[in-house]
Amino acid sequence: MTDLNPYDAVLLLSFGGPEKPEDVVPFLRNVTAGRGIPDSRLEEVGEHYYAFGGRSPINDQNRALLAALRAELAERGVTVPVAWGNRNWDPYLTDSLRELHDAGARRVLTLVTSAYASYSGCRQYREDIAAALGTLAEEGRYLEVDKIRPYFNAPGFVEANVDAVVGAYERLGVPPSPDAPLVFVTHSIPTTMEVASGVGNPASYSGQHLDVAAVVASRAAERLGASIPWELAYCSRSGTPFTPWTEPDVGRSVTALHAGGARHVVLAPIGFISDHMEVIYDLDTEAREVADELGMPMERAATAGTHPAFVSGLVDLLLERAGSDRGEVPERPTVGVLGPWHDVCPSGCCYRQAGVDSGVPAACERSDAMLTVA
Ligand SMILES: CC1=C(CCC(=O)O)c2cc3nc(cc4[nH]c(cc5[nH]c(cc1n2)c(C)c5CCC(=O)O)c(CCC(=O)O)c4C)C(CCC(=O)O)=C3C
Ligand SMILES: [Fe+2]
Repeated sequence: MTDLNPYDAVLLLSFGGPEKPEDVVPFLRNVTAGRGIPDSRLEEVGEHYYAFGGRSPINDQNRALLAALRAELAERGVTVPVAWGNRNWDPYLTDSLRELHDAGARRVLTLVTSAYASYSGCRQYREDIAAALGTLAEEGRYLEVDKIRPYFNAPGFVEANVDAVVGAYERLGVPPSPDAPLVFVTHSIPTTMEVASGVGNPASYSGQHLDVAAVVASRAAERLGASIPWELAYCSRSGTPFTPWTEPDVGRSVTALHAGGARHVVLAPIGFISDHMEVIYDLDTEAREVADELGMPMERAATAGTHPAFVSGLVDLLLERAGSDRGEVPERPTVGVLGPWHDVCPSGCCYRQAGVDSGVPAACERSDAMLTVA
C-alpha cells in the first residue's frame, strides 16, 4: 500500500510574495534583510510588483499546487494534512508548522518550491526551518522536519519541461534550428554562491541546470524531429555591479543570438517551477522587449506549474523519502548523468560562500539531531 509513514504531515515550503500594493515594501524588506541589496535595486524591483497591481502570482500558484498535491495524495490513499508555508510572506512557515503541530503532527515531510540545490534553493530554506523549529520549541511545541531531495532531475519535472518546450515551438510555428534556438533560463546567483553549491555535491547550481537542459533539449528535439541548438542564460541579477553573478543575462543572450543570425527564439525557464514575478517580469516583459526591438518572434515555454507529471512526480518523491526513512531501499529515478541528490544534506552543503560557515543553524542535515529532540 502507499504509505507516508512515519510522516504524519506534508509541508509545501515556498518563497512567498505580496498580494496587494501595501505588501510590497514589507515583503521586500523580509526578502533582503541583511543581504546588502542596494535601495535603488529594491525600488526597481518594487516597480515590477506595482506594474502588476502590487500582487505577485506566486501565492495563487502555490494554492493551485497545494490543491493538486492534495488531490494526488488522496488518489493514492494518503490522507495526512498538507500545509503551505512561506519564507517571506503570509502564511509564514512558523505559523504553518505551529498549526500542523496543534493538529497532531510530529514528523513533517517538506518539499520546497525550488528544484535545484544552492544556498538560495536549499540551505536558506533549511535555515528557515531550523529557526521556525527553534521558535516552536520555545513554545513547547516539538516537531521534526525532513525535506525531499532536490528534484531538478526527477523524471516528472523533466517531462513537464519537455512538454513545455515542444508546446513553445508549436506556438512559434518554426522548427528548432540555428534560426530558432532555445535559451534555457534560470535565476542568476552570485558566483560565490555558485561555487559553494558544488562543494560536496555532484555538480554546482549551473552544472545541475546544464544536465537537465541537455536532456530536455534532446527529448524535445526527438518529438519535434529536429535537433535544438540551446544555451543557458540567467535572469533577475541583483546585488551591486561590483559583485560577480552568473552570466550571461538572458537579454544579452538573445541579442548575441540575433547577432549570430538567429531570427526567432524560444525561452524555457527551467530554473523556476511556476510563472511567478521573475518569469512574468524578467522574461515576459523585459526579455520580450529585447526580442521585440530586434524584431525577433519569441515564445516563452511554460513552467511546470501543476503539470500532472510534475505533481505526480513530487508525490513519488514524498513516498520515496518515506520509504527510505522506514529503512527500505526505494527506487530513486533520475534523468541525466548526475544521479539522485542526498536526502539528508551533509553539514557543509550549499553554504552561501564556499568554506564559510555562517554559524546559522540549518535543519534537514546530518548534524541537526539536537534541534529535533522531542
Ligand atoms: C536561486 C533563486 C531562486 C530560484 C529558486 C527558488 O525559487 O527559491 C529565487 C526565487 C525567487 N526570488 C524571488 C524574489 C526575490 N529574490 C530576490 C533576491 C535574490 N534571489 C536570489 C536567488 C534566487 N531567488 C538571490 C541570490 C537574491 C539576492 C539576495 C540574496 O542573496 O539572498 C529579491 C530581492 C530583490 C532583488 O534583488 O531582486 C526578490 C524580491 C521570488 C518571488 C517571486 C514572486 O514574488 O513572484 C522567487 C520565487
Ligand atoms: Fe530570488
